[in-house]
Amino acid sequence: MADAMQVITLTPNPAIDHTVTLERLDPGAVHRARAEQFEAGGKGIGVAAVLAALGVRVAAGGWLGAENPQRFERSFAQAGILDAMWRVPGRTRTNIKLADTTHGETTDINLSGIAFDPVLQAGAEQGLLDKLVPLVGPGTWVTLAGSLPPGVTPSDMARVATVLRGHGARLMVDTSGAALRTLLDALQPAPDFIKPNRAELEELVGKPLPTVAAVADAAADLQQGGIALVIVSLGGEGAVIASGGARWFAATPKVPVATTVGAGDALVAGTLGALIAGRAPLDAAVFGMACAAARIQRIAPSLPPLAEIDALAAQIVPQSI
Ligand SMILES: O=P(O)(O)OC[C@H]1O[C@](O)(CO)[C@@H](O)[C@@H]1O
Repeated sequence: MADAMQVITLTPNPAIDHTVTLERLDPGAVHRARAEQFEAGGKGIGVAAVLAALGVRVAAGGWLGAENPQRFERSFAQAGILDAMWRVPGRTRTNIKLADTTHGETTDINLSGIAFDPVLQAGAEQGLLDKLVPLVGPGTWVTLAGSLPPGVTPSDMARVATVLRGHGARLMVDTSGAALRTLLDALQPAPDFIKPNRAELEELVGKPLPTVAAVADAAADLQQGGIALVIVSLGGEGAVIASGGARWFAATPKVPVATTVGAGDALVAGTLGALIAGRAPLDAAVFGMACAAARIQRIAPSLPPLAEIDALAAQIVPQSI
């Protein structure tokens, strides 16, 4: 029998990230690229890469196109991530990332992914579960993150998550729009941890959240509703953390930005890594923020030595709000 994992990341819709670095992005103009880079991506895969760098035993699950899996297979092997992706007919999408070095901003163009018909969907769900169930042990964290490919519904993913929880898994959800609402309605009990950004939280609660206080109120409501840990990422501003009936705002340290792609994934991964190491939720979230600040300084999904992450964490001082 396979060893149980500490974390299984579920990526229903992985992507090869093609990052093109530009001096500045000027819509409508002809650009000369400074550099380009291809990385195995998709939210859960970004989470798995950072967890592996932290020494966590992690498997990447989800659906991978059988026509072009090589980049993923190489990167899983190099990072020490267990490949638990079920192969499906077709090509995994390539997402375009335009990194503007003048403004430290990245423009993302994400494609829709492999289309699943009902027949493929039924086989792919069972195939994936057959790979994942043996990897779940008591307390294994399962992350469900990113978009869904065409033909896969939030209810399908709720079913997969429910089976894994039935085997003792804890659940982290990082998705958006209708999928997030449907998943939260379908999952009983509520997930253990969610990480919306401000826009995703606004869509979920159906109103604008213009201030940090409004974000904190909405996060606290979700937490009272049964989600043990809610972290709302506010981009370069920082994050709001709600846990155990309290809530905090923490500002992000200012660092040079190579790409903002994967910042949220590093926040999730760092938080989970610290929770698994036995740290309290607030402390874990601060470590996650430090991982995100480290991650955005490089295009590849890697981390600097732990001392550098700890130095970033020391600059993050949460304020109770
Ligand atoms: O599944 P979505 O929402 O299209 O996002 C996928 C993108 O998000 C990332 O995982 C970064 O969070 C990229 O690697 C990927 O291109």
